Amino acid sequence: MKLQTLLSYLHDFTAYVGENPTITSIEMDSREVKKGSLFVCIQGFTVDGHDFAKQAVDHGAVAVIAEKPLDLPVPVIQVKDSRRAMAVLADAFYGQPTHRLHLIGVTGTNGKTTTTHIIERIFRNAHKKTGLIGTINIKIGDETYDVKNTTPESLILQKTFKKMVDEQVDVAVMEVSSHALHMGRVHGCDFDVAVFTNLTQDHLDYHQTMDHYRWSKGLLFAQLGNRFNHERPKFAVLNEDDPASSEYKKSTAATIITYGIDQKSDIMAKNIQMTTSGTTFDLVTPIDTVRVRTKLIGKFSVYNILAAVAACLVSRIPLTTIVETIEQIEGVPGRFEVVDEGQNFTVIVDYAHTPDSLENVLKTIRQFAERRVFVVVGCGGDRDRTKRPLMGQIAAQYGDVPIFTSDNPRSEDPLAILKEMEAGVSGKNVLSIVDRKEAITYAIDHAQEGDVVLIAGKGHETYQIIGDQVLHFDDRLVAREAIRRRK
Ligand SMILES: CC(=O)N[C@H]1[C@@H](OP(=O)(O)OP(=O)(O)OC[C@H]2O[C@@H](n3ccc(=O)[nH]c3=O)[C@H](O)[C@@H]2O)O[C@H](CO)[C@@H](O)[C@@H]1O[C@H](C)C(=O)N[C@@H](C)C(=O)N[C@H](CCC(=O)O)C(=O)O
Ligand SMILES: Nc1ncnc2c1ncn2[C@@H]1O[C@H](COP(=O)(O)OP(=O)(O)OP(=O)(O)O)[C@@H](O)[C@H]1O
Ligand SMILES: N[C@H](CCC[C@H](N)C(=O)O)C(=O)O
Ligand SMILES: [Mg+2]
Repeated sequence: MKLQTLLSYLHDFTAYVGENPTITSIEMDSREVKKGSLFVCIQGFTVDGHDFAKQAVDHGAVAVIAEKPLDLPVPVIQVKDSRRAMAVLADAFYGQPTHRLHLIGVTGTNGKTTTTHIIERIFRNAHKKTGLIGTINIKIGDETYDVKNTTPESLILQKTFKKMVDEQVDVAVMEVSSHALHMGRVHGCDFDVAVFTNLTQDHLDYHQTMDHYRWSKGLLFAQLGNRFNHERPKFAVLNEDDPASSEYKKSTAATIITYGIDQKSDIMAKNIQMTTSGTTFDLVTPIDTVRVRTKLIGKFSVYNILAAVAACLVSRIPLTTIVETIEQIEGVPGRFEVVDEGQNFTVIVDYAHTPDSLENVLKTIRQFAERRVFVVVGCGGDRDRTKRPLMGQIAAQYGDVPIFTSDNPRSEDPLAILKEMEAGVSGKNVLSIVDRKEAITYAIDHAQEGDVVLIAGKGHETYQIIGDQVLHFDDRLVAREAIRRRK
């Protein structure tokens, strides 16, 4: 694509007259630049991409997008916000792929991964080809690709959507993080359905206040489009039981569909019965009321199911297909995943890494635990510090044997993180074992018949980040080995 053609999609940049090279790729990392690339300089959180512009030109970049004047032998187009400009350019460069996909975005503090996976399963059962973008991976049909972010940068996103279009994907389901919304990573994405799960504390390192966090998530609903196209209607799926929904209702021009358990909603779950092997409830929808049985456990799982049901119903998937799928779903990797080696106590690996999710999971376990509950949990380094004492307190409140350990300490001192967790606990003894493998092994070695061991925080993750080292670590494998060794 010619540079001038690409720039015609951009609305706010310094007028530019001069060479009109052919752009063969757009890159934000100088190390990825090839002959013919357009290099976008991003002021990052660690380094400034403008410092790599010269290197990019040396590697073959034929034009540069920057936020300040740069003295380079190629055209430099100045913009106010290069990350946002990049999103618009990426969308244009890849042929506006989201216009050709049914795009569903899911935001909220907890439940995004689970809800997107349920939605994907329902569409697959309805014989649609699906694409999935989120924390665990990117998936196109049955092919999976590794990811660094829950919601990738716009360049990766748009390239992925283009691949989905090329591979005849019908529906793309993605997690939309508050970071992505705030940084404009999803500018240019033409969402058809936006889903809200819930809002509780997380990411205050980035957002500073809950108001800012709530507002950032709300951008997904505000950006759903402001025109009413009967060919392509837009829907906002909102959790009526979460107070933030009242604000999101006011910020969207889309048709609103609500779901809930406590408040009257369009889609509801009534007469919920929970056991250790699953949950049964009346699924109340405008079409019909059906008694549903799922293997997923806990009230929070019912919310995720309701959100998925609403998103699929507005996407015209038959209720029978939706119900059939819910009854089949086994669960999502690392979410309430049971590690069973035939031992006489229960071991659960779960991705709870926020105060609310930890409390929900522990409340659920409390409902069926016959004897003691062990909680092995840590908090990530270089992330929201204010959640540490809260998570410490919750683990101590609901657990009989709370064991604090390292999550991904990253650049922080692991012992200092443990101290911050301990600060939330009063009047109860907690054990702090800095080495995660030792902590898991301790819990498993001391568990007795009927006990439950919850290993929280890392779920599907297959690594542990200590300093700048990424070490192989999988809670499920470590637990499995410890159980086998005990026998
Ligand atoms: C805080 C944050 O969001 N950081 C993101 C950011 O990294 P950064 O700002 O540190 O980048 P940087 O290293 O300073 O580099 C700046 C620029 O210089 C360029 N560069 C750098 C070096 C070089 O030699 N040449 C060069 O051109 C880089 O390519 C980049 O364009 O840009 C990177 C590239 O897009 C992201 O991968 C990275 O996410 C990191 C991994 C991260 O942990 N982000 C978290 C906070 C996040 O976004 N999380 C949410 C999930 C939350 C949830 O699920 O609840 C997410 O969506 O993932
Ligand atoms: N609807 C929910 N409400 C509260 N907690 C939930 C809900 N769904 C899942 N959880 C808990 O949160 C954990 C993370 O779930 P999931 O991975 O689906 O969320 P997520 O929003 O994708 O998280 P992330 O922001 O890290 O990507 C689960 O392991 C479970 O403990
Ligand atoms: N998406 C979450 C993942 C946290 C997972 C936890 N294991 C950690 O490393 O803190 C975040 O970026 O905060
Ligand atoms: Mg996720």
